[in-house]
Amino acid sequence: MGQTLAEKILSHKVGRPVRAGELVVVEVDQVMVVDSIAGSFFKRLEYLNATPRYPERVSIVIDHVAPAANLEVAKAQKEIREWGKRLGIRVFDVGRGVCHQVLIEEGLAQPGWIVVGSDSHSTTYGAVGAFGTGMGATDIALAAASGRTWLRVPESVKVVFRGRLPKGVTAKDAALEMVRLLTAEGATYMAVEIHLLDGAEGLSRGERMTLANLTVEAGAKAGLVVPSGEILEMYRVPDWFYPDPDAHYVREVEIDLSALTPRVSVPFYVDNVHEVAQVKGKRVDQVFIGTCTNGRIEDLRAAAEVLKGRKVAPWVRLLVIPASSQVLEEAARDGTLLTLLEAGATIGTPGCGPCMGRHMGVLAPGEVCVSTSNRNFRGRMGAPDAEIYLASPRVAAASAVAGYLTTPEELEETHA
Ligand SMILES: CC(C)[C@H](C(=O)O)[C@@H](O)C(=O)O
Ligand code: SF4
Repeated sequence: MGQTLAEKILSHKVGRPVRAGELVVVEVDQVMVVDSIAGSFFKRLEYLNATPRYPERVSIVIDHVAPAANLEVAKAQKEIREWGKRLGIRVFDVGRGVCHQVLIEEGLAQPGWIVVGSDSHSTTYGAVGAFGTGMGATDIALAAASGRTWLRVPESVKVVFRGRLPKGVTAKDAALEMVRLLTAEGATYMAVEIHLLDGAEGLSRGERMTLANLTVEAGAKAGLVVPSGEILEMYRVPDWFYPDPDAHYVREVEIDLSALTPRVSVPFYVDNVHEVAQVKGKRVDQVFIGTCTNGRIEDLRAAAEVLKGRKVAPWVRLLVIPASSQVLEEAARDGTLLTLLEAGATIGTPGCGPCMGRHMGVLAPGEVCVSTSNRNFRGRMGAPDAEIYLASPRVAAASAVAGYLTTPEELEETHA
């Protein structure tokens, strides 16, 4: 029987054919640590009396609460800088952006690499064919100290996206539909192997990141997008790097992109996904466009396209937080930023922003937020009863203008 992409990558690393279910020890190509976990990471290294074996393979990103929101965080970040210098570790400081976006931009995830991150959305690296996975501080510290980690070779679920997205429908809608079909636990500890066929191979790197990012919301260990399209131009993809046609999958799911409509994930469960049409009219207090899911330049442009010549509803706060300094620069250069500002948006420092409710847009009791992020469980952005509706940047922008949940198409109709 042939091998899945996860089995191929791990076999290549181990130097012999491996199968789902086996425990393997592999060399790690990149260890990523985020600000919120860095303190525990350093404590574990101290406890082990160890330093990173390959400091150049370790990156720390100050992104979750950046700039520091209080004294405690400020002290922790000061320590990160000191430790970074002492150990010779790369530190991406305040303003550089969300860890996953930064690592991809910096070329610190490559096809066939093992990237372990202290952050659950490390599956995002699968967009470029890296086996990216999230781990706790102890495993991350051991990976840094030894240069290796252990993994159970995951079983795989195959998700095939076919066709082209209709106008106004985005990769986020496709990703939400995928989570609905897989369910929040449907791919626990599995690799979600994503195939883009019959036109879907035209999806950009950023769009693939959105897909790989959301796989963890179905419980995935890794989300691997089989390289095609622009990835083949941007990266060196080895020829062994494809799953075999007779590989074994636990489950196979097909999504016809050409038949997709705008989606929204309704609180408090990520897989509670509906057509926007089914929940439209929900009054909105805050709209947040950003995060590792949808804070890229194409996302900001999509929002600006909807917002051009319009104003945000008087009762809505529109927060736009570019996923990285590169994204912010590009948005400044091409005029996207001005369009957003003219519509009434507030622009925040590149990073996670209010995504996990630590700062920069925490929700008060009873408030409703449309967010382009990936999680909407109770209390995620603040008050336990505040509601988060997950949607695409287009739907988020349209909802900011209307002041209630809607699509750009609906907005056109009501204004016509
Ligand atoms: C802080 C970090 C560990 C966390 C994660 O693991 O995902 C955060 O990024 C999140 O999205 O909830
Ligand atoms: S943007 Fe949100 S989901 Fe992504 S790493 Fe930051 S807190 Fe986690």
